[in-house]
Amino acid sequence: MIRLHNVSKTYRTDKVETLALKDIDLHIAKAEFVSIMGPSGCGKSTLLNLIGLLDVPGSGTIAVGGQPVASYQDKHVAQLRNTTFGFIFQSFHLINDLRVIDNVELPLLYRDLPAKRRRRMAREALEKVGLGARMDHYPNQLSGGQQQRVAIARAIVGQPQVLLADEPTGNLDSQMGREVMDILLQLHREGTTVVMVTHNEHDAHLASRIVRVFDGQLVA
Ligand SMILES: Nc1ncnc2c1ncn2[C@@H]1O[C@H](COP(=O)(O)OP(=O)(O)OP(=O)(O)O)[C@@H](O)[C@H]1O
Repeated sequence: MIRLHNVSKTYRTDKVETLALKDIDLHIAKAEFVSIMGPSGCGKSTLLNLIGLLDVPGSGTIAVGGQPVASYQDKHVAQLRNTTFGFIFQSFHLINDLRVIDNVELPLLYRDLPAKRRRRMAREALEKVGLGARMDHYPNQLSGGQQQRVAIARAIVGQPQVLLADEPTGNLDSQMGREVMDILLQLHREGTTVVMVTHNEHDAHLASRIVRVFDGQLVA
């Protein structure tokens, strides 16, 4: 489904060059649940951003569904990203001035869908994460765990094949973290491919495979 071949990434600022990833070979199969682990600064978020086409490698190739991403025009990369991936972040990234339902509907605004259909899809995504009764609340009226569930609803509303989660339980206590992991596991059981960066060994072992990164390289 997603294949990285010989991928390296260097960040350059005026004075400093950081080799964030070096010669990464990684295949993520359809319907896998992969955890990415490793010490702070080893390149996990960089790897997740490359997998999700949020960034481009310095060298090497990334292919989605067998097609090298570099062969697409920019607008088609954006389209591929929006239809293939849903993103979840440690700090939720919800818009506090928008109601929960409007936050969830946001990714659909870029698609040519009737308003009623968009609203129905957003409602169904919220029901799926157990927040059907909270649609008209604002994010800051919800607990951290509930806010992350809204973020998951926003990530799945466009029915992506792949869910990318960057430390999704990092800001949550253990009970709320468990609720979020239960939802990710349920989505995986239903056929969604999940790639999750985590520092939590327990969460990582809920996945079908753990990929370990050290100093920008994969370790066996
Ligand atoms: N935009 C950037 N500009 C310059 N350097 C960067 C940038 N983003 C990341 N880096 C550097 O690249 C390396 C890898 O960073 P990355 O965020 O991928 O690590 P990480 O494993 O996700 O870390 P953490 O667990 O602390 O979130 C680090 O040395 C970081 O300082």
